[in-house]
This record gives sequence, structure tokens and C-alpha cells, in this order.
Amino acid sequence: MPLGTLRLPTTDELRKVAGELGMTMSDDELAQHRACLEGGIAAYNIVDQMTDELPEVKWPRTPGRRPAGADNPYNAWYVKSTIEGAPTGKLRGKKVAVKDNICVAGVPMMNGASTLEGYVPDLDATVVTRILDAGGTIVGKTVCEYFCFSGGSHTSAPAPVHNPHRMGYSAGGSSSGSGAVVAAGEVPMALGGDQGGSIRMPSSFCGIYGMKPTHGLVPYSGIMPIELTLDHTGPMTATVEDNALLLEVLAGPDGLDPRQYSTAPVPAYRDQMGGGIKGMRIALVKEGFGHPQSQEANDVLVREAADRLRGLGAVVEEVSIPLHALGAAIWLPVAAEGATVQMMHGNGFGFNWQGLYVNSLLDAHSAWRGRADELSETLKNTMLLGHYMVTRHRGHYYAKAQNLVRRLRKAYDDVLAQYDLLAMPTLPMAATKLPAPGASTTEIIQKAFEVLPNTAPFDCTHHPSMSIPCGLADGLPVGLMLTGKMYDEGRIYRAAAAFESGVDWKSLTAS
Ligand SMILES: NC(=O)c1ccccc1
Repeated sequence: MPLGTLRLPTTDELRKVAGELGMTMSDDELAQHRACLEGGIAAYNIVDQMTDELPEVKWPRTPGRRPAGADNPYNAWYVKSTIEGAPTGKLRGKKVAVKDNICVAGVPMMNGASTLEGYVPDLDATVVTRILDAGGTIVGKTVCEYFCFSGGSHTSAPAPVHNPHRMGYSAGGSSSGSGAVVAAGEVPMALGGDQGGSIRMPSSFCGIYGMKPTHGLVPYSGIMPIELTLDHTGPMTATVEDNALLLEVLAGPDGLDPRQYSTAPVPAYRDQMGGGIKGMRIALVKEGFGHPQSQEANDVLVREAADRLRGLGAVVEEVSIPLHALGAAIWLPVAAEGATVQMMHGNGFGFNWQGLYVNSLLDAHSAWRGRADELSETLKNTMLLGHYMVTRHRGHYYAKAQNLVRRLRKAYDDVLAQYDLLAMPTLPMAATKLPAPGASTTEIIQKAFEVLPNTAPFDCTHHPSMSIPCGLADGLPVGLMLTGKMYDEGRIYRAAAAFESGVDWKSLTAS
């Protein structure tokens, strides 16, 4: 038998485990079961003694430093650290910021959460390796919301992130720091993550380009998950061209991620960008406008953006998709129960799939169990709902919502059979004030969730969806969201590039 640190549980320990499983056992039964576990524990010790099977860290780096004061005016950086990639490649000369839910080996990561503080990853996410292999320079980790669970920028443990367009206002979330550092002109490109809108929401509030790619197009390996069927990562950039360029580098299977079910070659998105949009058919989705929380100026600017697309030669028609109005409701059971079971009770990685499990992260993340009072109000509220529904209703509503996703997907696909793209506002509003210190639990939760009715449905249905800045409402950016057919990012870029080059979006104003 190999040496190992795992020992056979004591009879008392086993009796407790049996009790937790609702099994009553006599002493004799228990003793026999205990003896029969000797082989099993030996197998566990074999596994325990083997070195883990992890991707190699290819490029040298140092841990970096926490910037302060004038070096971090928006609280957007968690760590600044310079990691040089290959001497040549598509990203040579490009500085890239990485959201702090993405593992960069040797550089501290806390994913916005006090309970994870002190963690240092031992591997690079696939997207990090791809950026470095392509010659990019990673310049740091950006602050994100507490375990990425908010659409605002007020729940991160380090500090709330400010909007570079106006101090004291939300940068959007959960990829808030990525939005802010790109908008401030500190980097041309950044990585974000999106389970309910967390790439597109900060892109909209900050006035930058943010693409949530088709689910699985970009490998999520080495990134802290929330829920397998909602997890996305993708590019947030100052220009459409850089967005397409970064996606070219990021996309494609890595053999480590069960979210990736297409092995199709990755197109050269930049080659699909040109050519304009004459004759392109765009459906303006009626239900994306006029939410109870919608601001008039926000919706006006997006309708004017649709007129501009028409002016550029597209056929833009208003279309009703009644199910879109229910999309966020269908998203909620998947997000609440899925996040509670996978991200929290499942130690981030859950079970029942093959691929890369980041054990160091799994171990460090377990600290939340003894410290649940430190979790953000938004995550607490989500877990109260998720745990209640899983334990009192058998996960029935998670299951039903996953079935209803197919109906929702078909509703969009039916329109996408007649049109090239869907268009609507990314968010119901421009950036709002950050909650004041000591704000009520109610306000904190409301600000985190009021933003997502248009973005979250496409995290469920997996369509590619991008926020494009289309004007300033009272001086704050507003985003137009374009959504395409599965793996049709190229067409979104073509429309975005036409819109971008047609006019300086900052000259389009409303109040
Ligand atoms: N990570 C997300 O996209 C998210 C956004 C808003 C609320 C919860 C999660």
C-alpha cells in the first residue's frame, strides 16, 4: 500500500456520515463497512500521492503590486504586474488587463471576495496563455464584483469601482475594473466574464465595446466558474477592431472545457468586419425597450442608433419577441440554484464533467463556508433563494427553467431566421450613482439586479451578443446591444464597425 495522508475514518466518524445519509446501522454492519473501505482509502492515497495534471505555465512573471492613490484613481486595478509574452504575434505591443476571476499563475487573485483574499493561482487560464503566446503584454488584474455576482460596481471587497466618465457613478459590473481601465485609456483591451451580462453591462456604462461570444467559443478553463451553462469570457476593448483581434486570439477549443462543443475553425473576424451593412437585416426588439426601470434618454439614443444603421443601408424593422420579456425570469432559477450548487456548495467546480479543475482555487474558495457573513448582500440574497429552491423544491425550477431555455432560444432563432441581427438597448439606463457607504441591503441588491433584463437571456440561450457605445445621455454612455446567430460574431463586428466609423458616438447626445 502506498504511503498516504488519508486514513480510514473512525467508526464514530462513519456513524456520523451514515446518519447524514439517513442510514441506520448496527455496530456490526458499521464495522464491516469500515473494513470494506480499506481498499477505497488506498485508492484515494494513490491519487493523493500523484502530481496533479495541470497545464504548464509558459511565460515568466513576478507577483506585481497593489496600486494606490493616483496610481488607481477608479479602484479598477487589483494588481498591476507586467507579464511579457512572445516576441512576435498578433498582439505584439498590446497591453491587456485581465479580470480578477481569471487565474494568472503567481499573481494574487481574489475575485472581488474577501473570503478568497490571499489566494495565488498555480496556473494560467487558457485565455491568458493564448494572449501571451500571441505576443500580448498582461499588465494586471482588474477588480470585479464579489464572486462576479452583481451588475453594479459597488460589491467588490477591495472597493467600489468608479466610472471614468463620472466619479461617484457605477462602472457597471461584474467586470467593472476591466470596463474602467479601458474607458480611461489605460489599456486598449481587457478580458471580462459574463453570466448575466457582466461583460456587456460595464461596457455599456463605460462607453466601450464588449463582446459576450457564443457559449463555449472561448475556453473558460482556469477561470472561476459560476454555472457551467451560463459561464462566458470575452473581450472588452476601446475599438471594434481590437475586439475582433482579441477574439481571434482567444477563440477555439482547448480540450479542457466541457462548455466547448464546436470544433469549427475560428474565422478571421477582422476580415469579416469590412464591407458595410447595405442590405443587412436587423430586428429591433420591441420588448427590449420600456422596462419599468428604463430611462427615456437611454431608449431614445438606441432608437436613434437604429435609425443610423438604417442610414448606413441596413433594413431595420421593429419586431416583437414576447418571450424576451420573460427571459430574465427564465434565467433566474438557472443562475440562483446553479450558482448556489456549483459555485458555492460545489466549491466552484462542481461534479460530472471532464476537464480542468483548478484544485488550488477549489481549496482556497472553501474558506467561504466558515465566513458566510462576509459574502456580499447580492450573493447572500441569491443563495437564500437558490438554497431554498434546491432544498424545499427539489431543484424542480432549475430543471424547468433549463427546459424553457429551449423555447426562449427558439423564439430568438425564429426571428434570426428572417434577420441577421437583433438590436435593443444593452441596459435600461445609463450609469447611476454608486450606493452611498452604509446603503441599505435593499438598495445594494436592487442596484445589482435592475440592469440585466436585456443581457441575461442571452447567457441562457448562448447567442453571441455585444454592447456598442451609441451616445451620451446627460454625459453618460449608452450602449446598443447587437445579438447574432450562434458563432456569427463576424456579422456583429461588421455592423459594429459600420456604426463606429459612421459617426463619433460621443457626439450623439440626449437628455
Ligand atoms: N456574472 C454576471 O454576469 C452577473 C450579472 C448580474 C448578476 C449576477 C451575475
